[in-house]
Amino acid sequence: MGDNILIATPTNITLHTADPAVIHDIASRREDFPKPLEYYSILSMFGRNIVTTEGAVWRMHRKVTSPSFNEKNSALVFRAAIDQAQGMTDYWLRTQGDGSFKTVEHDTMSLALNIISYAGFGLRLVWPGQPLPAGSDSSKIARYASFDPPEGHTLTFSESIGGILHHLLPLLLTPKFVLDNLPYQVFKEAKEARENYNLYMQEFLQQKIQDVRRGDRDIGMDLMGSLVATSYQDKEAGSKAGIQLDDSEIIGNAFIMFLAGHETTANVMHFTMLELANNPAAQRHLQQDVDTILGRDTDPATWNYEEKVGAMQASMLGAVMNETLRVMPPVVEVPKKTAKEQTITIDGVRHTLPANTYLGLCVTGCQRNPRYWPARPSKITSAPHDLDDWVPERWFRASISEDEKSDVPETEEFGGYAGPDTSASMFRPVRGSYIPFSDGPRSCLGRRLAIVEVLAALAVIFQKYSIENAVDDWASDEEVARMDQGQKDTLYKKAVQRSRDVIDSCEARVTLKLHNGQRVPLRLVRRGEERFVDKYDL
Ligand code: HEM
Repeated sequence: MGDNILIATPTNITLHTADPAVIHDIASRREDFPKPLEYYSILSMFGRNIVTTEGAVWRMHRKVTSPSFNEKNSALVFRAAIDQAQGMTDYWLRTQGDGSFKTVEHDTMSLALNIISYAGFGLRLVWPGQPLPAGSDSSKIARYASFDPPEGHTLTFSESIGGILHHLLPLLLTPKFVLDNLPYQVFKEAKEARENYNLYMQEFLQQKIQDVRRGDRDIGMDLMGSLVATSYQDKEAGSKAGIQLDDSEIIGNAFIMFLAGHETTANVMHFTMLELANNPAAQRHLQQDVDTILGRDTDPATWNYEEKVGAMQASMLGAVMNETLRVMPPVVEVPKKTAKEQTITIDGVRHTLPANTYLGLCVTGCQRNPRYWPARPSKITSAPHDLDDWVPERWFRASISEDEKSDVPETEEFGGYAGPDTSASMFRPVRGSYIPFSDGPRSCLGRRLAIVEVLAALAVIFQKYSIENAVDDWASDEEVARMDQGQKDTLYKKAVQRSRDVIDSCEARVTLKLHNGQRVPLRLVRRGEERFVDKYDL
């Protein structure tokens, strides 16, 4: 039907676009095409924030939060991701025994939550069985890292955030009075998560106000500290010109940073691991690159962010991350609207959009658009192109045109990381055709953190281990041990097909992920002890 689809109904008009030029134009004209804030009400649950505001209010939120998103803090995220990925692999080895684990989605969520909690808020969360790092602030650990709810709470901090994410839709769609009073289990859980999280955040805010008054700063980004400092110092100095967020806006921004910095990044790690298990050749290529760039026997604690991150991003580590963001972007459509009549140009022809037209920038559509992405016939299906398949090797193909490729994002004046999202030495997509982090001034503030986090976590996991699909549902370890290569290949193909079917069932509910208890069982094996991915190939 083409790259631009206009749906006109008696009540509204919506333009869905997978056209890179149109996407880039709309995303760049922030004031002409604001966000439809009514779509974002769920994200204001705890207070207005950087994601759910527009105009001058948004600028104020962006101004307070963006200074923390700098390269010094990216280095801190790199360290935290290494530490946490080691905690996660140790945890998998302990819990899987000789079998498999089915918790990769849950565990990548914990991994991402632990990283943003530490780098963003100074809260050091650990894996069951992982020792607390020396010098951790014990009072904070007790409240936020505890595996049992602390006094005054019925859920742990992780459970309360997890509960909110899990019940986002009931929390959005059900009026508070109904949700709080009807005896359904799902409502009870949603209410419990909301109340616990709110209480944690109120306590955290009060603690931060005291810290700021004493002049204490937390490690790294200290997002809550920065929000409190700008607001309270201004308030106390009686400044009228300064930035004044109220308490609910401070808590609202903290919520958004936990949410945005958590589920999106976790989904990318989750799907990347599933795809690496399905694509043994890519997994082996990735491990070779890790060996070359970081060394097979080095201690990840010694990896230096500034020295290594560029090469990591230009290697198969960067390619697998980019490819997951292309085929399985956590945010599948970025909504915008016209506040008043606007003109756009499609293939050289000008068109007028009336006021209140809704616009959907189709992330999946433009990222799989054969007009803008070089493609080869699919090896997996009978499709003439491989753009629906996860093929990380495409990031090593030549760019379409030097003139058209995307440049650095145009976000400098709004703070945050100003470099490109993909390595300059790789395939550079046409501007507007690769927008997992959106585009223009309202693009993702945390994209550099997300990229660094995924690169570091994958490097830690695949330096020492391989990930295979579990085959326990069809054959025992003894039976596999007796199989020849042909039988093993047939068995593994079955497991890959199951994984692909499960991945295909993913749905976008806030972010794109598996639902309804769907999961793919995996097995973590030490390198050299693989049963399938060392030989098997497509
Ligand atoms: C792979 C991971 C991530 C993806 C795919 C992603 C994607 C996006 C997208 C598509 C938007 C625009 C949303 C819209 O217009 O409705 C956005 C905005 C945002 N993201 Fe991310 N994000 C990721 C990670 C993060 C992280 C780690 C953080 C922070 C710790 C973060 C913080 C934000 C913020 C604050 C905004 C709002 C920016 C503004 O409106 O000024 N994101 N992100």
